[in-house]
Formats: sequence, structure tokens, C-alpha cells
Amino acid sequence: MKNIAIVYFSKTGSTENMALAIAEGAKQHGAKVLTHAIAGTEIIEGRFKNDALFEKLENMDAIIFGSPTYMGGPAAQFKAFVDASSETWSKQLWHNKLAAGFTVGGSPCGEVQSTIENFYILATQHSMLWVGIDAPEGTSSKTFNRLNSSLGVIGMVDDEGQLDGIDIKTAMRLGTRVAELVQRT
Ligand SMILES: Cc1cc2nc3c(=O)[nH]c(=O)nc-3n(C[C@H](O)[C@H](O)[C@H](O)COP(=O)(O)O)c2cc1C
Repeated sequence: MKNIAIVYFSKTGSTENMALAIAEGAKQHGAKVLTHAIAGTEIIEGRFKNDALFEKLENMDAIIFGSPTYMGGPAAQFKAFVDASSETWSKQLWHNKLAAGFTVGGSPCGEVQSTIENFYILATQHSMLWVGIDAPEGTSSKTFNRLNSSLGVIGMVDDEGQLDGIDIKTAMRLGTRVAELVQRT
């Protein structure tokens, strides 16, 4: 059985809902999934510290990154995790693992793509293999990937902080896709 980790930060729950949908999609396709929500208690004097998590991540076949978009990029809590991965980077311990990413924003643009680009750079620094979104229902689908992202899954909350069901469906599909592709590695 292949192992997929989903490492994310979420404050008000929408990014977490996307993470859970990705996990569900991956599990339905036979993967074992580790979800890790970054907690404030893991950040000490600005530095993320969780050695046990990094040990587990070494044994994953794929790692999926998620954060809300804050001010046009990942939240500081997620960036703290990214910075803590530098030791892993120096040893290239994530070499050739699959990687993917997801974010949630509050605006149709909101510079949310920048957050996914940030994850992509993280993945390539770690020599990981990036997985974007495919279009299983065709590129003109109105019921999948409504924000038409290719690099990663993007959700947008409404004024009540709620995600659209299509965003959840797209997130689930990313989990499925990563679970399918990881079988080939
Ligand atoms: C400090 C802060 C900065 C934000 N910056 C952006 C932004 O640049 N672009 C955007 O589209 N949404 C922005 N938002 C909206 C959040 O991305 C949105 O509320 C998201 O659902 C929060 O995710 P969560 O529910 O997982 O905590 C911001 C929210 C906060 C609190």
C-alpha cells in the first residue's frame, strides 16, 4: 500500500475541509493517508519543530501541501513548516516523491495562484515530481475545477466562509489522482 501525507494549515476550517476531501479521494483509491494539521504549538519562537513528523514524511510516497492564501501567499504557519524542511532538503530526502498542492482564498483572484506556485517551488527544491489537476470531465466542465486552475486545487469561500461543493469535488479528485499516480512509482 502506498503512503500519502497531507500537510496543511487551516484557521477557520475551509483548507481543512479541502484536506479531508483529498484524503477521502486518496483512501478510496487504496492509499494510506497521513493528515497533519500544522498547530501553533509546533512553532516556537517562529520556528516549526516536529522531528517526528519529518521522520514520517521521509517514508511517504507522496506529500500534498495545503494552506489558506494569506496576503498573496501561504500562511506564516505553513511557511514555518517549509523553512523547517531545509534539513530534509539538504539531504534530498524527498527526492522523487510525488507532490501536489491546494489553497483556499476569499476572492476570485486574491493572488491565490501565488500560493500554489510557492508549493511548486518547494516541491522542485526537494526534487519532487509535481502533480497538477487533470480534467476528467473535459476542460469546459461547469461541475469540476470551477476556478480553472491547472497547477493545484484552488477553493474560494463565500461571505459566510463556506466552500463551494465543486471545490470539494475537485479536491477529492486530486486525492484520487495522486493515489492513482503513486501506484506507478
Ligand atoms: C490574514 C489573512 C489574509 C488573507 N489574504 C487573502 C489573500 O491574499 N487572498 C485571498 O483570496 N484571500 C485571503 N484571505 C482569505 C482566506 O484565504 C480565506 O478566509 C480562507 O478560507 C481561510 O482558510 P481557512 O478557513 O482554512 O483558515 C485572507 C485571510 C486572512 C485571515
